[in-house]
Order: sequence, then C-alpha cells, then structure tokens
Amino acid sequence: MKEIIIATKNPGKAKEFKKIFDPYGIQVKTLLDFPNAPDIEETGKTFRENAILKAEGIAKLLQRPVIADDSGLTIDALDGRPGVYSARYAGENKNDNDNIEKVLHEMKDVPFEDRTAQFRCTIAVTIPEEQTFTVEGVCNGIILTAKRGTNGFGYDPIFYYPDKGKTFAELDPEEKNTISHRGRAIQKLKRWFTEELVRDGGNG
Ligand SMILES: O=c1nc[nH]c2c1ncn2[C@H]1C[C@H](O)[C@@H](COP(=O)(O)OP(=O)(O)OP(=O)(O)O)O1
Ligand SMILES: [Mg+2]
Repeated sequence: MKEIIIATKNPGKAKEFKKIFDPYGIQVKTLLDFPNAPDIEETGKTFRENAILKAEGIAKLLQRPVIADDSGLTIDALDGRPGVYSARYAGENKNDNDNIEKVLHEMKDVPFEDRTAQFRCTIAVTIPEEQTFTVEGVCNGIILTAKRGTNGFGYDPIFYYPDKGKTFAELDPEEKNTISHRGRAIQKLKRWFTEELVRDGGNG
C-alpha cells in the first residue's frame, strides 16, 4: 500500500485527509503518528508560505514526500481576519471554541448581508531533493451568529454554506469533503497522487 505523510498535528484535518485518500489505496500518516516530530513555527504571512514551511521542514527530517496543509478563515467584515492566525486567534493556549467566541463577539453588530467569509486552504507538496509545489482551494460561506452542528472541527459550527442550507458542522464528513476548501485543493492534487506518487515516492 502506498503511504503519504501529512505534516499536521490537527486531528480534524487528519481525519479528512484519511477519508479522501482511502479509496485510492493510499494510507495517510500524520505527525500524530510521529510524537517526536518538532513543531514547525508558522512565521509566514500567507497560507502558502506556512504550508511550504511545514512541508519542507518535515520532508527534510523524514527524507520522504510530505504534504502540508495551511488553512483558515478569512472574514470580509474583519478585513480578512483571522486569516493565517486562525488557529491562534484567541491566543496561543486557547481552543477552537475560544476562537469561535472571539469571532462571534467581534461580529456581533455585523448584519447578515455583510457576514460573508471564505475558508481557504493551501496544500504544499515537497519531494525531497526535487521540488515543492502548492495548490489552493477556497469555499465561500456566511458567518452565523451562533454555533450550529457538532461534526467537523475548528470554525465549522459557525460557517454556513448557503447551497446546502447547513453549517459545515451539520454536513456529513463526505459531503464536507466534496465542497470544502481542503477537498477542492486535494482535487487539484489528484493527478499527482494517482500517477506520480505511485511512480516514484510512495514507499509502498
Ligand atoms: O475545514 C475546516 N473547518 C473548520 N476550521 C478549519 C478548517 N480548516 C481550517 N480551519 C481552521 C482551524 C484552525 O483554527 C485553522 C488552521 O490552522 P493551521 O495552522 O492550518 O492548522 P493547525 O495549527 O490546526 O494544525 P497543523 O498546523 O499542525 O496542520 O483554521
Ligand atoms: Mg498550525
């Protein structure tokens, strides 16, 4: 079986990658399987810079092809915040719920029509001694005034997707993967992981 390393410590992301790669017979390992993996500092100003930092940092250590995902929420009424700070918006030791509460508080006076937002994901792929490339995915939605649903992770309970009439936390995992920023970015990698990965770096 082919195997790919995803340079993430986020269990929600790990689950989504596993579900998407499983039908292709590709086994996903994440940094949750490598407890000694270092924390790569996300010092970049863009999702792309941070995704590259994580993919190249871990590929260098493991000397194997590595994928990294840097993602987050950009809210128009907040001038694009939380953006690259999405994971630490309420502070370094805060959790998903604290981040949601901070966003809801900052948006308490913003009317429905101005609550537009985007989930954004950049995926970087590093092949050691060869190259790094990136793909991106975006998903448009609206920030609700209270949480709805219990699936997913992160900001999913307040991200409403009008086409489905549901928040991301109300969607089934499969349904989320077909429309999400991450699912869309992974779609763009499909040729790479169905052809190239199998040919020359899969460690299968
Ligand atoms: O589908 C999503 N549904 C809800 N929230 C999401 C999603 N995708 C990203 N997000 C939020 C979670 C976190 O607040 C930030 C990602 O930050 P980001 O640095 O990329 O990930 P992370 O620090 O959680 O794990 P890691 O860096 O080890 O991959 O955006
Ligand atoms: Mg992170």
